[in-house]
Order: sequence, then structure tokens, then C-alpha cells
Amino acid sequence: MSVADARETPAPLSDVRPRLRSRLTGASRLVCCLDFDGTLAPIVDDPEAATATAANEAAVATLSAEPSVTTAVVSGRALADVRERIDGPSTYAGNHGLELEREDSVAVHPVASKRAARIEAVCTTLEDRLADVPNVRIENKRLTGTVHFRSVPEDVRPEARRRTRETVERLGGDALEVSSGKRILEIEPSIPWGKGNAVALIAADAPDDAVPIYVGDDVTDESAFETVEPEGIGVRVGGDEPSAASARLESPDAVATFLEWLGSTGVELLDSE
Ligand SMILES: O=P(O)(O)OC[C@H]1O[C@H](O[C@H]2O[C@H](CO)[C@@H](O)[C@H](O)[C@H]2O)[C@H](O)[C@@H](O)[C@@H]1O
Repeated sequence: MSVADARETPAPLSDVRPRLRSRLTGASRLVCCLDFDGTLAPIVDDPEAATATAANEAAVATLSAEPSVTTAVVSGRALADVRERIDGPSTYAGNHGLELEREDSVAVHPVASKRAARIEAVCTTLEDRLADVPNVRIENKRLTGTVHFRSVPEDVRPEARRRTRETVERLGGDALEVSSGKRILEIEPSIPWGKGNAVALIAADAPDDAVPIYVGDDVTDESAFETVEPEGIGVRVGGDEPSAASARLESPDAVATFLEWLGSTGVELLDSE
């Protein structure tokens, strides 16, 4: 049976809370890793317009100021982009974990760095190949690229997706690959590295008894859920698809309520024995 086959629909977070309480009780640290789009920020048509809800901004600021919590944002966006969108954390991962900023030092996956020129070439060529596709957007994030179809008329999307895949195959060869996200295709270096690897590096900085939590809403968040479960807790936002996360929340508003709980009750439970 594959890992994907073993996935189940996550339970409502309220059902998982007793397990979370027991994990947090007496632990020395909480490592709280958060996705951005669809988790802290509601999904919107224009990727440039995405903003964290006010309640999530406040909750992230509170958690980030808490000495017993490591707060990290782990996004598919470029590091510099996501950093501008949410203040507070000491740690940011961008481009699905290919770039990681900890304590003011940024590490970039060396193979991804070498393939940035190919991403650039693909994005430039796609500007031309998709020039006749209404409302398509190409987001060049240097280490990866995203083609946005959310505002493209539905009948045009299959052909636009086909041209995107064909262009990546032609210019990227074995060096690049395509994956799907929410109404997007992601163009990435074909290397075994994702958000889960970045979360593992972040968690490795914490003591062994730290409790890792990851909250996210999309396919690329699954590797991060696999990293934190079952010692910690993965929380999938929205939908009821099978997931490696054990818990689920409905929306970014529900995420804010959860983060507020972590910043108050959750922190009190740490070292509370
Ligand atoms: O890992 P994330 O922080 O969730 O980033 C994943 C992608 O998010 C963005 O695209 C998504 O959000 C947009 C704004 O709400 C929406 O228009 C788009 O349809 C979504 O797929 C971002 O633009 C991408 O670069 C990220 O890879």
C-alpha cells in the first residue's frame, strides 16, 4: 500500500485537541509552522492581492513574541515575497522549502540555484506561448515558477495547461518538473526536496521533546504533514480529502482561533508539569 493509499480524512481539530493537549503538557517547546495562501490568507483571484487576515496577523505576532515557541512561515511563494506579507516569525521558508531563512541567514538548495536559469527561460517562453490566453498569470519566483489559471476561462484551461507542460518538457528536460496546486501549475527543479524537508530542518533546531505543528491547505503541504505526524500534529485547512494530516480546520478564520489558543492555553501547557 502506498503512503497516499494510507491517508484518511482528517478529523475535526476539536476531536484531536485532547491528544494535542497531552503532547504540549510538559514539553519544553512548540514549533509552529504555517503555510501562507489558503491558511493565513484567504484564496483570492489575484495572487498579488493575497493578505493574511487581521486575526491571523495578530495571532502570528503573539506566537512569534513567545520565547517558548518557534514560529515559521513555510510557503510556495518566493521567500522575499512571503516575508513582505506577514511579519513576526524568526524563520521563513520560500519556494516550497528550497530557500530557508533562520536567524538572518538564508540557505538556498544548491541544485535549485543552478537550475534558476532554466526556470527563467521557461517563464520567458511561457509569456509568449500563453500570450493569447485571457487572464493567465506567470509568476517567476526564480527557483520555481507558477502559472495561474484561476481567472482563465474554463474552456481554455486544458489547452493552456497542455502548452505549459509541453514547454517545461521541451526546455527543462529531466531538470524540471510540473506539479499541480490550487488552480495553478508549479514549475520546479526535479529534486527530492519539499516543504517537509524544510520543516524537518526547522524542527531539528528545537529540543527533542518539542511539539511540531504544521498548518496548511494544499498538495505541497502534505510532505510537511508527514514530517510532523505522528509525534506532532498536521492540520489541513479546508476540504475533506484524504491527507497525512490528522486534524482539519475549515478556513483561515478557524486557523486564527486555533493560533490564539496555541498562544494562550498551548503556551501555558508547556513546561506545566
Ligand atoms: O504554499 P503557499 O504559501 O500556500 O503558496 C502556494 C501558492 O500560493 C499562491 O497561489 C495560490 O494563492 C493565490 C492567491 O490566493 C491564488 O490566486 C492561486 O490560485 C493559488 O494557487 C502563490 O501565488 C503561488 O506562488 C504559491 O506557490
